Amino acid sequence: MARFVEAGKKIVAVGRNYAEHAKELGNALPTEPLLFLKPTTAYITEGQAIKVPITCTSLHHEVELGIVIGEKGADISESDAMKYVLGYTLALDMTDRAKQEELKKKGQPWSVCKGFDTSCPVSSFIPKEKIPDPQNIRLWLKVNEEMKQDGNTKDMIFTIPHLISFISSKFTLEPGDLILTGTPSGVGPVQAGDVIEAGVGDIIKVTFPVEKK
Ligand SMILES: O=C(O)/C=C/C(=O)CC(=O)C(=O)O
Ligand SMILES: [Mg+2]
Repeated sequence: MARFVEAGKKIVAVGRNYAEHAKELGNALPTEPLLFLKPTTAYITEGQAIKVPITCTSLHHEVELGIVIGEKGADISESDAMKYVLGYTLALDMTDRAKQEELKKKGQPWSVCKGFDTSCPVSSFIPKEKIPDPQNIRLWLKVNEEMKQDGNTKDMIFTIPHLISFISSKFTLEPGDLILTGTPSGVGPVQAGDVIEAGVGDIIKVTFPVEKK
């Protein structure tokens, strides 16, 4: 199991960080990073299954580059930000989209649509040196062998150093924390019986089955 999962520190996720994805869900582009948190009980690793929450009517996949933090820091400058990165992971930000729509309409927080058990499948740890330019790497995701998401981290609205700096001005970052950097376009539904495959370039690939809870 990946060290950062065992460390069990916080998961900070960024939303609407790719213009095409913000547009596909009918959202305005953010003027500053939109943050939400997932509990560490959301983690699963390969060999485990994504479980559709009992009341969920539209479970969506979102493939994302995850940043694993290596050092404690608060109020980190953009110029120092990459020193705090230990490495990366491929993460899925599984989302109960129907519930999210309902919560958005009521102006309520996203914890239950984003933080349910198994909502954060991750790959094994990717050492920093394996991704020399994290701001230009392909992210892809297939459902039942059909390509659904095929994006590149160069299209992030807020760069990785900006995200680390912004997040650390709100929450002290600690070793083992994970930042989900947002998803490119192409999100869509999965159901029990489907198989998700996803990858970061040709560096890592993961497979997760989707099952009834
Ligand atoms: O505002 C919405 O309708 C949906 C936003 C998200 O789910 C944000 C993300 O998690 C993302 O962009 O990765
Ligand atoms: Mg997301």
